Amino acid sequence: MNGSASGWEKRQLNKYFFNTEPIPRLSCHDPLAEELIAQEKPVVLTDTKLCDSALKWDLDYLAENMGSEKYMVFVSKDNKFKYYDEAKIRQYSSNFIPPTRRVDMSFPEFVRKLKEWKEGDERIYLQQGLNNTVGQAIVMDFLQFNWEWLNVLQKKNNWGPLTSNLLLVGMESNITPVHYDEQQNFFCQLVGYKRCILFAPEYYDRLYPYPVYHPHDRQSQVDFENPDFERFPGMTHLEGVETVLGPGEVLHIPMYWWHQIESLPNRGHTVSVNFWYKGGPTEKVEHPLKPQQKLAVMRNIEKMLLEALKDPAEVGPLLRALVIGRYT
Ligand SMILES: CCC[C@@H](CC(=O)O)C(=O)C(=O)O
Ligand SMILES: [Zn+2]
Repeated sequence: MNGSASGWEKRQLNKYFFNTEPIPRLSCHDPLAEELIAQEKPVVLTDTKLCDSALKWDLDYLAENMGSEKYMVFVSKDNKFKYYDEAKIRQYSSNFIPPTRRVDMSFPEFVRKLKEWKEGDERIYLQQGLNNTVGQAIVMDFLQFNWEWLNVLQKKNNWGPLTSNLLLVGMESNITPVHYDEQQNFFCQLVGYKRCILFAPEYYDRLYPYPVYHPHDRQSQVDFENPDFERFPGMTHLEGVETVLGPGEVLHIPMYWWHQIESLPNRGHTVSVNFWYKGGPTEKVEHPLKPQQKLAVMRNIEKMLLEALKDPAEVGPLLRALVIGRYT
């Protein structure tokens, strides 16, 4: 039985400077579960059977059935795997040094590296969109996902199309640092345990995302293990929600919700698959705007300013001239 973060695993978890409350854990048949999804609030669904056909996706099964294709593996000198947009490196930040490097390797090669790994070695994290290059057995498992349940939710919440399913195979203690995505996410845990820490979209001013043009767009500049309260004072008011997700459990990460995902230390490697959906159209704009809508507005302002000014170094000074002493 998987304990939630407040349960028996608490002592194993990294101690951070902020408080968290448990994310509700509900049966997918509980009307409150769909209510929370409709309200764009996180919820753990404990009995969806969404990916039951993939609970057997352990390393040997995947190595056997993932075909001979090369898959996207990130390599890190530490345990952090912060996402970066390669296109934005070329465009705006040629002096940007990526924190991880991307290596393509076959699944058996990845498993061998996992098994040979020793303390001090670089860490690896396979993050690959499931596509038609996988073996027949994986396709069969994929087709047996509980699509009927997902399709009902997609329609009820007027979401856009499913854009991708990312297969995530990580080492224990690997961390995906706090960031937000512009998609609705059903995050399904298959093997091992992941600590999922989430913060509401309105905490934008407490998590200091990189500028939109930066390769680390959508990622927070904050490092929870080495918080710089001088530079990021808003962090002192941070309050999150969290859960430890176990095999067969699904976490809904609503679009624009900040999340940090950690493979538990000393609990072995982890396998997850996510379901990213485009957000739905905004039917009727009501005021005051929702935090998610304000976030979208702020992103558009940054993009328009960059379009107008061309030089990213001019965006900050113009915004300061606009705000300081006038809107403060
Ligand atoms: C590249 C995606 C990583 C994933 C978090 C994790 O499992 O490490 C995540 O952030 C998401 O599913 O949105
Ligand atoms: Zn994410």
